[in-house]
Amino acid sequence: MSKKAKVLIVDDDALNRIVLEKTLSDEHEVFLVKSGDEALTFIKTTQVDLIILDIVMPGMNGYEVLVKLKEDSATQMIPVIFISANSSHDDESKGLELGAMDYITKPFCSSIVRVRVRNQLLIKQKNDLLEMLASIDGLTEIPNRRNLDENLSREWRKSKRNNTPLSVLLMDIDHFKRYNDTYGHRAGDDCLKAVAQALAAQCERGSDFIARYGGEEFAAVLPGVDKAEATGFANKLRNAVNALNIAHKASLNAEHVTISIGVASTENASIETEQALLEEADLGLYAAKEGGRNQVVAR
Ligand SMILES: Nc1nc2c(ncn2[C@@H]2O[C@H](COP(=O)(O)OP(=O)(O)OP(=O)(O)O)[C@@H](O)[C@H]2O)c(=O)[nH]1
Repeated sequence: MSKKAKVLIVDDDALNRIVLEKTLSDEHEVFLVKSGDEALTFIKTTQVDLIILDIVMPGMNGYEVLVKLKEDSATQMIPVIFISANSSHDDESKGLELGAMDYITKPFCSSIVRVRVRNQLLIKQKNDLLEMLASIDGLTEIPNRRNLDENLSREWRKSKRNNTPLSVLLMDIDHFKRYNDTYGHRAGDDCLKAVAQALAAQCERGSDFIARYGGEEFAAVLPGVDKAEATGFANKLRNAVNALNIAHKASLNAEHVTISIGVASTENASIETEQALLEEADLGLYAAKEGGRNQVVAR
């Protein structure tokens, strides 16, 4: 059975809240709050799939709440349905122009509310799926470069704001051209998949993030991790690939598939941008290749 969607109802009128809850709680998990402020606080800790928002409320009105939701990248994708006694075309068009997905006027018909909510949740589900597909690498099924860039930007800002360390790893399969040339491109694809899955399986902390960086390269973003710890983790990843023991008879440095890894950390004071962090990790990777491969070089 699929999980119930979470619907937040924001209305200062107790009776409306009760009727809406009764209308929707058979199909969805429903949460009730009385004001815009309460709604904004609530969604900081609970991820909701849809918000039903009254317009005229004491304190912040529904329009103001919607503007705040749209300003925040964490909440801007949550669909909002306005529900209001304001039934003029001007009110409705203002609500829709601000980004609401639908507008229901009070007094409302429960069966119509139910269907409109269901429709918006269906659209949200499809959008979530598209978003997920656009951020996963089709071959290896781990996050792709676009996802990595977004994650790194977010973690870079967080690291600057909170003054916490951030480390990045760049990894590359050694002599992979020779692997393809020896075993064929299809086997090369299988090797990439196995390496990607082995790397992803090492991420025990929820904040560690591993992505396919492109071709036979992978990258990791490690928030709150300093250079020494990142180097330890990089060696754990390197060992995990060694442990796969995928035969590579054409390799010039081992009899099985190996990876080289460059590590860079914000502890290095000369690194002033997220791009510089990646470039520094790339220099480490280059040094690891030069040093004989199947090794980690931290910068
Ligand atoms: N099978 C397969 N091969 C890929 C894919 N993406 C990139 N490659 C191959 O990866 C190889 C990378 O080769 P190079 O950049 O020369 O590096 P390398 O042979 O790994 O040598 P070093 O990095 O110096 O150890 C190329 O032959 C690419 O064709 C892919 O999705 N599937």
